[in-house]
Formats: sequence, structure tokens, C-alpha cells
Amino acid sequence: MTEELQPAEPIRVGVLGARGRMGAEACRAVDAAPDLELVAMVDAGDWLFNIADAGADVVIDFTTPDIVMDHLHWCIDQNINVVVGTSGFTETRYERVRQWLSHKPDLGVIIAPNFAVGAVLMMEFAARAARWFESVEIVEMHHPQKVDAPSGTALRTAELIAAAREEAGLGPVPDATKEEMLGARGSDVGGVRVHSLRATGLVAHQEVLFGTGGETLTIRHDSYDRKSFMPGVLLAVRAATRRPGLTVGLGPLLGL
Ligand SMILES: NC(=O)C1=CN([C@@H]2O[C@H](COP(=O)(O)OP(=O)(O)OC[C@H]3O[C@@H](n4cnc5c(N)ncnc54)[C@H](OP(=O)(O)O)[C@@H]3O)[C@@H](O)[C@H]2O)C=CC1
Ligand SMILES: O=C(O)C1=N[C@H](C(=O)O)C[C@H](O)C1
Repeated sequence: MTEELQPAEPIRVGVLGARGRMGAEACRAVDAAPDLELVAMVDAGDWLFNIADAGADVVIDFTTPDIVMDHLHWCIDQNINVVVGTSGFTETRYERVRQWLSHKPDLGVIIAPNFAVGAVLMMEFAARAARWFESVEIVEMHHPQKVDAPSGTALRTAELIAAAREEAGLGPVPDATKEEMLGARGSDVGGVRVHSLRATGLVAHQEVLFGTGGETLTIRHDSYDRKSFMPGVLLAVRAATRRPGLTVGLGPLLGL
């Protein structure tokens, strides 16, 4: 067989948080993909070095905001590419990852606040719409097992909107509230109010409500099943070994 006709070696994938809701779904998706090989599944209390011992090319992390930076640092140290879905990222965290990667120019890290294609588009559309509306508020709705609020998706959406508003020279969102019961107006993310709802039956949902004279625009996305995140996760895994440096969000992988 000539070199070109030989099938490519499968990408060896380890999953951190493998027994969690997203980790387990990611293990199933990797297992079902012919070009990927699931070589390690690690959860709380397991030996992290199983990932390195198994020769993983890419690690997928779906754990918790308090541990994910340690995982990232360890993977980069071990020369393993990383795809992160775990929430809790801020610009300060992204900058720290860039610093770690500056010593490993061949490694790729993809951190995506949301892997669902519809959610990526919702963030993109919201960022584009932002400059045309004086008012904006975000309502994110999730299952009650979620440990962090606001969601990573809502934080990222608010940051994108805030940047677009600043670039367009918009002032603060109008709001005459003087008397407020704590939490009634949600949290303030760069001047954008974010409201977090939790209810049994929900998976992951978000509305971005824009308003200006005499009209509103609502952009809404719903994930009804965690399967919605898997095409994006697999896309990122395949891209990670060919995309050195830090990539934030799935937008660049979708040509946005
Ligand atoms: N980017 C995206 O598209 C999406 C991101 N998410 C994010 O992914 C993260 C996980 O969500 P979800 O799966 O629902 O949460 P789960 O709580 O179901 O899963 C997290 C898993 O990580 C495990 N864990 C905790 N500490 C460690 C550790 N040190 N090493 C290895 N595993 C550990 C937990 O174990 P134990 O329970 O025993 O502590 C648990 O099994 C959240 O931050 C969530 O916001 C979720 C959906 C989509
Ligand atoms: O915890 C979840 O479920 C989700 N977390 C991510 C977030 O915080 O934005 C992505 C999605 O909303 C589901």
C-alpha cells in the first residue's frame, strides 16, 4: 500500500469528567467515531496520569470550574492538546492559558463556552445585533444540577455584547431602578444584566432580549438533549491537533 492510501492513525482521546453528564456523552460520541479512539476515561478520584500513560493526543475536559485550570496546566505540561467545555472562564484565565502555551508552540487548546452549533450562532447573532439596540438583557435557563451561575454561555454572550456596544460608542443600558431587592435585576456582566433560572426539565436554554424605540428583538437557543453538543465536541477534537495556540469558542472552526 502506498503512503497516501494508508488510513490515518485514529486520534487518541482521553476524557476528564468521564462519569459526569457531559463526560459520559462525550465518551459515547468518541467511541462511535471511526477516526477517534477512546483511550482513557478519568473522573474524580481516578489517577490523572492514566491519560498520559494511555498516550492521549487530545483530552476533553467536562469537569468543574474549580479544577479545570489545574487540568489544563497539567495537559499542557504533558504535551497533550485539550478541548475544554467546562465553564468558569474569564479573560484572566484565557490569558493564563496563553502564557502556558507560549512555551509549547505546537500544542492546541480549544475552549468553547458552548459546543451546540445553534448556541454558537446565537452568540454570533447577538454580537452583531448589539450595536443597533439601546437595551439588552440575557436570560439563561438550565437544569437545577448546574453548579455555576451565570452560565459560561451567558458570560461569553454578555462579554461579546459589551465589546460590540463599546465599539459602537453606546452608553449604559437605560435603567431607572433605585430600589432593588438583592438579585432582582440579575448580575451585571460588563454592563449587561444576566438572569439565571433553574428548573427541573430544562437542559440548556438562553434568550437575548434587545430593545429600542418601539421594538424588541429576541434571539433564543434551546438545547433539549446533551447530544446537541456532540458534533461540536468532535469537531474541536479533530481540529485541536492542527490548531496550535488558544482558540476561544467554536466560531472560528465554523468559519464565523
Ligand atoms: N461547553 C459546553 O457546550 C457545555 C459545557 N458544560 C459544562 O461542562 C461542565 C460539566 O457539566 P456536567 O457534565 O453537566 O457536570 P457533571 O457534574 O455531571 O460532571 C462533572 C464530572 O467531573 C467530575 N470531576 C470532578 N472533579 C474531578 C477531577 N478532579 N478529575 C476528574 N473528574 C472530576 C465529577 O465527579 P463528581 O461528581 O464525583 O465530583 C463529575 O463526574 C460544567 O462546567 C458545565 O457548565 C456542560 C454542557 C455543555
Ligand atoms: O451546565 C450545563 O448544562 C451547561 N453549561 C454550559 C454553560 O455554562 O454555558 C453550556 C450549556 O449552557 C450547558
